[in-house]
Amino acid sequence: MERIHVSVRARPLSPEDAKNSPWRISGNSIFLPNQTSCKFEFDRVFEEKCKTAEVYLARTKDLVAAAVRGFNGTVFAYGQTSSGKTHTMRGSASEPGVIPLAVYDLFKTIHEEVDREFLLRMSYMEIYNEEINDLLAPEHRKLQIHESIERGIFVAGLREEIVASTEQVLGLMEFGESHRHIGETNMNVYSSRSHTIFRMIIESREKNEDADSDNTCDAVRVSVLNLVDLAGSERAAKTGAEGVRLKEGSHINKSLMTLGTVIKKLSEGVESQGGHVPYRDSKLTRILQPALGGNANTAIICNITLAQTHADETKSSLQFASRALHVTNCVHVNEILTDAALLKRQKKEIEELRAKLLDSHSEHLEEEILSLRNALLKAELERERMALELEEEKKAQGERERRLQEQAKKIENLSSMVLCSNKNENHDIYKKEKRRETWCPGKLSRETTYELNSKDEEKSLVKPGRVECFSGPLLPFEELDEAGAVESCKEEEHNKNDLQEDFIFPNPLALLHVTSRRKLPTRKKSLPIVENSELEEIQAEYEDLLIKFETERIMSEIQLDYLRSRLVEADLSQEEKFKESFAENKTCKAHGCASDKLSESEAILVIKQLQEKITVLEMEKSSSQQNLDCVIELATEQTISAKEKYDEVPSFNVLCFELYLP
Ligand SMILES: Nc1ncnc2c1ncn2[C@@H]1O[C@H](COP(=O)(O)OP(=O)(O)OP(=O)(O)O)[C@@H](O)[C@H]1O
Repeated sequence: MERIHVSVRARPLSPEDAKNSPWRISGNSIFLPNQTSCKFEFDRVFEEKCKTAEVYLARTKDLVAAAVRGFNGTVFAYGQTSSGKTHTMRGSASEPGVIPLAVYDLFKTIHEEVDREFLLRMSYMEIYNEEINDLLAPEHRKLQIHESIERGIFVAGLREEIVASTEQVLGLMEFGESHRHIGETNMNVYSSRSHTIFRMIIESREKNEDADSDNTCDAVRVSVLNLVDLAGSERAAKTGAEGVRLKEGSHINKSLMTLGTVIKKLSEGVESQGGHVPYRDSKLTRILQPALGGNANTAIICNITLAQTHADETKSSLQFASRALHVTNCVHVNEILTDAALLKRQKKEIEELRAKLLDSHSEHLEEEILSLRNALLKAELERERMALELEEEKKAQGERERRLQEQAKKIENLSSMVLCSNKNENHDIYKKEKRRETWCPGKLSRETTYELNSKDEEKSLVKPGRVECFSGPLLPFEELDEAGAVESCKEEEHNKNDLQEDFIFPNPLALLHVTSRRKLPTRKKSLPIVENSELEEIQAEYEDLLIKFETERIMSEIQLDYLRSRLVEADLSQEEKFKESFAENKTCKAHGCASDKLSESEAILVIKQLQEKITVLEMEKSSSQQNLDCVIELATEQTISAKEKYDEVPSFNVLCFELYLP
């Protein structure tokens, strides 16, 4: 970004005007001493005595040099009429202006550029009453402005003379000046009535002695150097313009006002904010568009007069110049590529991009490797952390298992002590006299039942397995073997089925339930952890067992009573049937009933059959009695054992609780 360079040049004053001048110049600032707010700062301020060469050197010389290198450049003089614009830009024979100085410098610089070859063209045009006239071809009038991608903004039909020397240029310039509109006003005898644009088009390319060399570039740089002498703003009252001059002055003022608006907009940053800049409102601003906020180095020379009578116009010119200080341009080299140059350029760019790509790719790979290494390091750290945690967990688990084993062992020892004691006591209990008499509240007395059983035992051919099953010492229910329990259950089931052929028990499942208790797991042995809550559970379980045993005992007694009653009923029934049959036979014999064919031998046969039935019933009764006795005995034994164990539980609980105390 390049800011517009603004300098101020004050024209010489007459001694009388110098005395009355309200303006003061100090360094690069100019101000009105009696108005503190009216002070302007510029890049340069040239006082009356300064020569044009000094003005040229201040900035224009650099622009010319840049134009040779391919940068566009524009210098224009701005100011009210008779302020010295033409004097500054064109000059005179005794004091050449900026344009001849630039032309001279341009050719000088070109000749110094030994590595490049140049092609220079010049054009000269004026904007008169908003019409573009070609000063090098006076017949070319009212030219139009066009715009294209290749050429940008250009004036169609404008003659561009190829020039090769300063003299040639200056000669053409003289020719153009001869066709420029100049008029006499009250303020200037030779007043410019049009804006003139002197243009140098500079094309150059590298000198190419070896056409096949890849190191050479056929790119053509094209730059435009505009040196503009604007018409001066004027007030008709002062210039005394009438008729044509008044019309010229109107167009001049209108276009200068548009230029002022464009500069104002640009200085406010309207263009960068996407706002509208009215370049098209005048031919001048349209042609100078690249120089105003575009691709050009631009310098403004603001010509002023310090005379008291033109203080307002001077103030207005300084305000315009001050705004221009805030306008920036974007400058770059303009190059045109031929096909060959384009191919070479593209080849070169491809090589450069390939090199960059390789660099960036290698950088990318290095970054990727670095990130992967970091990720690997993180993963290893995480793995080590997890391994440590696992090791600690294993240790803790081992410690827990060890403690559990110790506690289980202690509990088992205590439990076995308790159970051994039960075993011994159970064994003693088995050896004691049977307590069935206390369990028989039914209709039959124990003696009666015992007598029946003892009689039946002698006659009975049926030997239920239950008798063999309970022939050994009765084990505590916790230690009963499951296989033995299953076998016993099967035998018991078999015997029960035999019994049930003729008898219907009130609740056969009650017996099975009693034997099923043997299937309970040995809780003490499998108990891994004994806690207070589990001790409470053991107590509750013992209580449940007591209740169940008590229930089963009551059920057994009920069944026993029921069977006894059935036996008695069966005995009575048999006796009655025998009596009835005997009576019937006797009656038949006494009445001599011819129809009755029963003989005495048949009666005996019936009696025998009945007796056999009685025998079978008695056997079955005996078997049932034995079975029930076994059940009762088992229930009794287990109830006693459970009670004893339950009595042992408090002390056992205390022992277990003490195991958990640290
Ligand atoms: N710095 C200067 N030194 C000597 N003479 C000057 C200087 N500036 C201007 N003049 C003289 O002042 C007169 C008017 O100058 P000039 O024509 O350049 O004004 P201008 O701004 O171009 O006016 P216009 O806008 O009407 O064309 C000329 O005679 C010129 O020689």
